[in-house]
Amino acid sequence: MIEFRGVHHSYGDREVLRGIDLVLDGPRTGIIGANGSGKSTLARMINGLVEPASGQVLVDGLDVSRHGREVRRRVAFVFPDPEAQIVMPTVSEDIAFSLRRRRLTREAVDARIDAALARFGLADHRDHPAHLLSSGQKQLLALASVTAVEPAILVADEPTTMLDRRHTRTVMRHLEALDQQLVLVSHQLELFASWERVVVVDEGRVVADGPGVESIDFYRRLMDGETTEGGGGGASAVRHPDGGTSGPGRTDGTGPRC
Ligand SMILES: Nc1ncnc2c1ncn2[C@@H]1O[C@H](COP(=O)(O)OP(=O)(O)OP(=O)(O)O)[C@@H](O)[C@H]1O
Repeated sequence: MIEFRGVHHSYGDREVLRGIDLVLDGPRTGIIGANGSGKSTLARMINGLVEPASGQVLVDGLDVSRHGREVRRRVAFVFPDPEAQIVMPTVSEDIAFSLRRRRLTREAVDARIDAALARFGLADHRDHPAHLLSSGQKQLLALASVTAVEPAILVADEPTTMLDRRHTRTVMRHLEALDQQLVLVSHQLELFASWERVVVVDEGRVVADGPGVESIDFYRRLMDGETTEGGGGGASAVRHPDGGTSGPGRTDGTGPRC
């Protein structure tokens, strides 16, 4: 379970998160919002890549700022730019590198590499130089390396931006089938149409939190200027699937009505 408690964050004097109170406890949560609204900052806090200026982020009850190492063992992160996480010369070595701390036998490592390559359509590229992969293949390798670890929580920030429709479908099918908790940030709204929970972030606040279709509809209206809600107002017409308007941990009861 992931919990944000009164989280604020600024870069210099630019305030980018303005009081986030959120509990992410379902198997999948989508995060959508305008450019610069704070989605990546929020996502990066889940494994301590960014620490809140004030407030707390907890993962399974562990304060991320104080227990970073333990949290990072549970939470894996996929960056929008795969170059940021490909570190080894070949495809299979890169996946093996992500498994280095897992105390697996050589056979188990090989089995996980094979499974990850097959899952993301890279089986033919086992010994391929990683830097010579296409942009989309690099994104697939980043996903293969991270999911091979089988983290308890996977946070993926725009992991499909460079993928064609077929590979996007393959990746989404795999991500949606994971047993682990998934938090996915994306501008590809159609990915979330059937999701039970999608959070809309606007100007550093959660402005909607509910079923995918409703959150997407709210976000579209927000972007089209058909609602004055969001931004400074922090209100939302979207209800959370549990039916609550300010359920425990979902919001602080003073911010968005979810
Ligand atoms: N390391 C940083 N230093 C300074 N400012 C930053 C940094 N990271 C993000 N920002 C600023 O914080 C704001 C929120 O950025 P963030 O990346 O969280 O937004 P986002 O919603 O993920 O945007 P996008 O959809 O464009 O990826 C932006 O104004 C951005 O310029």
